[in-house]
Amino acid sequence: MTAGVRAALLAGGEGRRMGRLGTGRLKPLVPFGGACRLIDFSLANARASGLDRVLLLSQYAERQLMDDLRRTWWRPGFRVHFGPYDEAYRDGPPAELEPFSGPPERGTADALIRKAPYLFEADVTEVLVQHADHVYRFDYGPMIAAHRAGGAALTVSYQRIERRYVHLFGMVGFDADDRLVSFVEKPAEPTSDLVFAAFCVFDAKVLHRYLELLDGTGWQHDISRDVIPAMLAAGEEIRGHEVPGYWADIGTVERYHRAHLALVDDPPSMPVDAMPRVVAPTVGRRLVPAAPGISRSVVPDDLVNDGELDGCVVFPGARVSAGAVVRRSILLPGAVVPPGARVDSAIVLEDGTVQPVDTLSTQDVVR
Ligand SMILES: Nc1ncnc2c1ncn2[C@@H]1O[C@H](COP(=O)(O)OP(=O)(O)O[C@H]2O[C@H](CO)[C@@H](O)[C@H](O)[C@H]2O)[C@@H](O)[C@H]1O
Repeated sequence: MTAGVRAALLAGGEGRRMGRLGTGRLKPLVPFGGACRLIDFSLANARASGLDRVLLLSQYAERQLMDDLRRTWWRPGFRVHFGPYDEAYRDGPPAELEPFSGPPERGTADALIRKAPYLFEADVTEVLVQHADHVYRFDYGPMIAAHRAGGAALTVSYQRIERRYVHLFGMVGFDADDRLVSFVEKPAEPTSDLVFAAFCVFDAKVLHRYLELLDGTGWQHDISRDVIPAMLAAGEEIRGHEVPGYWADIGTVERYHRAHLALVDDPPSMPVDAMPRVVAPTVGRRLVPAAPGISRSVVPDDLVNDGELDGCVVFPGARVSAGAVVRRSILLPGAVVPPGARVDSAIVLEDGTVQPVDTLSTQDVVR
């Protein structure tokens, strides 16, 4: 089913809107759900869908990212491909690496163009574009099958969300047959509740043609701002594929926090079991509805809790000291909450620093 499909994972995020959580680490590597990092969802989805490799698109070929993915995601039958750096990583992270060179990429389409030799190989019939900051579990197989069966040039994922957030996304509209009829990136005044969930399947030849067509036309070098609107205007067959269940783009600390609260408040929508297990895979974790000192929290087997936890998500190696009360918060790997501390709606980082959530919540509206 996925033979001929080349996955390309946009992982260029610097995490500037992630506050202290993003300091010193790249956004794709921000820990999530007590079990993994943001990038692991798209990789786990690709692997579970039968893809054998995913091409990494990271603007500055970040060493930190490639070193990590070499360790965590080069497995038998599946690996992340580093394009020009792939050979250097064959036997493990290299001692030295040729630094990134060339003009900066101006948008997501530039990322595809720069990696074109690894993307548009002779046996590639479709390109699956993925994002490294999306939390969801999804089988791409049926979407690819429907894309092929319908002879579409492009199939876009979409989901219905609350109208008040639509201005942060690409707003999409479809006819009765699920054909895309409108696409407005970050609309000032949304008129629909449907948004582009950003992963999509392109016919490889058509994508290649549009990237060449748009080159040099004063475009914004972006898939959503240029490639999709140009295809729509030219009357290409673009189909929609609704994303069932949980899907979230984790762009800010507030959204990061909200997604974690969904784990404890609405477990059927994103069950703990559905998390890829990349951080400390041997340490179990479970949703505990109620136990002495714990209510409705996702906790690891190795938790040391001498205080109280309510509505929290805890990573392995964390400790809550005597008399501490932690509510609606996330404890990152190894985080220690000191005796008697009160933590509410915050993220406790590995070094014990606390990132409050409400201070950055306005970023959702000023983006
Ligand atoms: N040169 C580069 N190399 C590698 N990675 C790069 C890159 N430039 C950007 N990226 C990454 O690509 C992703 C897309 O980022 P953008 O900021 O362009 O779009 P945004 O997420 O706002 O909206 C997009 O995603 C939402 C859904 O979340 C859609 O609704 C909307 O239409 C769509 O534009 C991010 O993860 C970013 O880090």
